[in-house]
Amino acid sequence: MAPIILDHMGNDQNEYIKQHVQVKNPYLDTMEEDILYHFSLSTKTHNLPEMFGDIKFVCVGGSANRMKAFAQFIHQELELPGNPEEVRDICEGTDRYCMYKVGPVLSLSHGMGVPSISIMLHELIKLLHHAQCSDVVLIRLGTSGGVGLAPGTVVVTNKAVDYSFLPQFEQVVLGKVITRSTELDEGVANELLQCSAELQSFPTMIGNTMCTHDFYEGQGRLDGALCSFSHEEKLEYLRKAYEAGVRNIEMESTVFAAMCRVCGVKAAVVCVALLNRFDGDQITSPHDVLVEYQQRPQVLVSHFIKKRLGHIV
Ligand SMILES: O=P(O)(O)O[C@H]1O[C@H](CO)[C@@H](O)[C@H]1O
Ligand SMILES: O=c1cc[nH]c(=O)[nH]1
Repeated sequence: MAPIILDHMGNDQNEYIKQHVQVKNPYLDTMEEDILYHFSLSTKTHNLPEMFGDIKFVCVGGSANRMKAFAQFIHQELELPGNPEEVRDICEGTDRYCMYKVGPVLSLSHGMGVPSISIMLHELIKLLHHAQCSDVVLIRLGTSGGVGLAPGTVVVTNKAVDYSFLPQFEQVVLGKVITRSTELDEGVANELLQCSAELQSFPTMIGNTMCTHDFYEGQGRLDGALCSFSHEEKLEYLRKAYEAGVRNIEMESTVFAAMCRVCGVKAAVVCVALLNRFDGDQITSPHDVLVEYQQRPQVLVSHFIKKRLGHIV
């Protein structure tokens, strides 16, 4: 939570220290129009402050259907007027990403992997900046492979780490590697853990999340089209990851954490583990079980949003 700052009259000044979304690009100010190409939105054709200025929570996840379902779910949870079934895809002019606005909540898909979420985040952060949004919390709701966890466990990320278990994201810019820190907001992570304690619906823990650039060999799977290592080597890598505090593996958290951090946006990653990678590689749970697992991060984040909005005390 933000510290309480009092002025010389003893009044709470928090109202005046809003945290705006910062873009870190001096060229943006010089542009007459900014076309958010993959959203099919633009600063000239859309009134972004009017459309998005009241956004306080942005929830993102890989799948378009999941993020539509989350928009409908949060519509019901916040008891907003209108039919949740009729939420409209703001990005319907493109099929790259989908985007739904439900009161102060924006729900967006980002596709799979670092390049896909990174493009989405550039345009999302610019959108939030152009819309003059403040005090926004950005949360990734995802699925993952558990490392030493029972399937269905929800992991709130402590540190997003790379393949060598370091909390960093490497980006190649003009042929050189730039390294950015991937620290997430500790306060938001603790609030989310507190929400799970209140819900008491499914196991939740805080742990490190390893982000890879591939689902198969990159995550040490033996079931891809290619496999260049042994079963024992796979287990040794997973054991090392576990010792480094890694509790789940997915494919977006490092760039997500790095970009949010640079732009002054508080961020969290909440992913359910679909399987325990020490037990296998294939995702064998029945469809209805997987659907329920995917809802767990949504239930947790909905509780968080309702608490922040004062719907739950
Ligand atoms: O469940 P989502 O959000 O798609 O995320 C996870 O699932 C995908 C792989 O199946 C990767 O994108 C990984 O990060
Ligand atoms: O094992 C898994 C499951 C979901 N997503 C991943 O990236 N890995």
